[in-house]
Amino acid sequence: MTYNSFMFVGCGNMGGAMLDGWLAAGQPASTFTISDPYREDAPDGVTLVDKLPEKTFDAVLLGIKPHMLGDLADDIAKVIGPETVVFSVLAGTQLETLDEHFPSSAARVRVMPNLAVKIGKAPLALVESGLDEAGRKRATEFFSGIGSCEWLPDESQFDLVTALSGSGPGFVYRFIDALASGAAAQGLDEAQAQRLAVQMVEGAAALAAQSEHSPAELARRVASPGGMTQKGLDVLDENNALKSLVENCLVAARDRGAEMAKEARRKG
Ligand SMILES: NC(=O)C1=CN([C@@H]2O[C@H](COP(=O)(O)OP(=O)(O)OC[C@H]3O[C@@H](n4cnc5c(N)ncnc54)[C@H](OP(=O)(O)O)[C@@H]3O)[C@@H](O)[C@H]2O)C=CC1
Ligand SMILES: O=C(O)[C@@H]1CCC=N1
Repeated sequence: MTYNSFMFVGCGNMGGAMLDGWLAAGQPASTFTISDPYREDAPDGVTLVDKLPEKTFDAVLLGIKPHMLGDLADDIAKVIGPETVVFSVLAGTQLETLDEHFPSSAARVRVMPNLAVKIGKAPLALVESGLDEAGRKRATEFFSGIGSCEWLPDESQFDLVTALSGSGPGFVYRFIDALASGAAAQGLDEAQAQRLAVQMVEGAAALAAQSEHSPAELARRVASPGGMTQKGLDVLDENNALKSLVENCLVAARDRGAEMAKEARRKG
């Protein structure tokens, strides 16, 4: 079960990474059409259109910036028929807003990926309005080509999930950069510090993903009693510094989602 015709409306950083991921996973290029007026080319076999065609698609993925939806929705509705499933990666754009804009579609699905879809390694949070069990299975199969699907029972935690796994790479990249620049400030060659930091995080994350132990336990296992790691962890743990900084970071990102939803409703 798949979507034979899949339209991207907006194919920039996020949409482009998803497309690359599906192509790398073996999805036929002929499945995909892209509408993105600012894109000059498309991968071989993918159709690039300069305006939305007069036909409907099995699936339409909204990959534009959230603030554009209000202005573009009427035009986008042209490619949406009663069989079309609308997928949206728009941060802070609620199902209610999608329902209002695209009432004639078969179903609306919010998907929260991250840029690791390009290598098939993103967590994908999904929540739907209007999908039956078979529709859910079809979506799960299709999106499993670019990551691992986590359906949410409702939308209440979607902004928090967006902060954690959608914005998350941005936070992790900041931490990697801090490791590398900290080491460089202490005298290590800058490029070498960056290579070491990136490779260390890659290996540590891969190990955590395979391990039977929690990240907290893995940290404990790295720290030999009385050794170097513990001294470093003591700095991160003093007054719960890292945990509370990271929680504040997630809350700030999550709460921006609610503000964006309000802005989208005003524009509606
Ligand atoms: N970047 C990320 O890591 C993540 C992003 N998202 C979501 O993905 C969405 C896109 O973000 P991102 O890819 O980063 O942004 P980009 O700006 O890279 O992508 C949006 C694309 O839409 C294009 N566009 C502008 N006008 C139109 C139009 N009328 N019709 C079709 N396409 C148009 C833009 O062109 P131009 O740039 O020239 O305006 C651009 O290529 C957002 O809603 C965001 O919330 C979700 C999870 C993670
Ligand atoms: O920054 C944003 O709003 C989007 C959502 C998750 C990642 N990028």
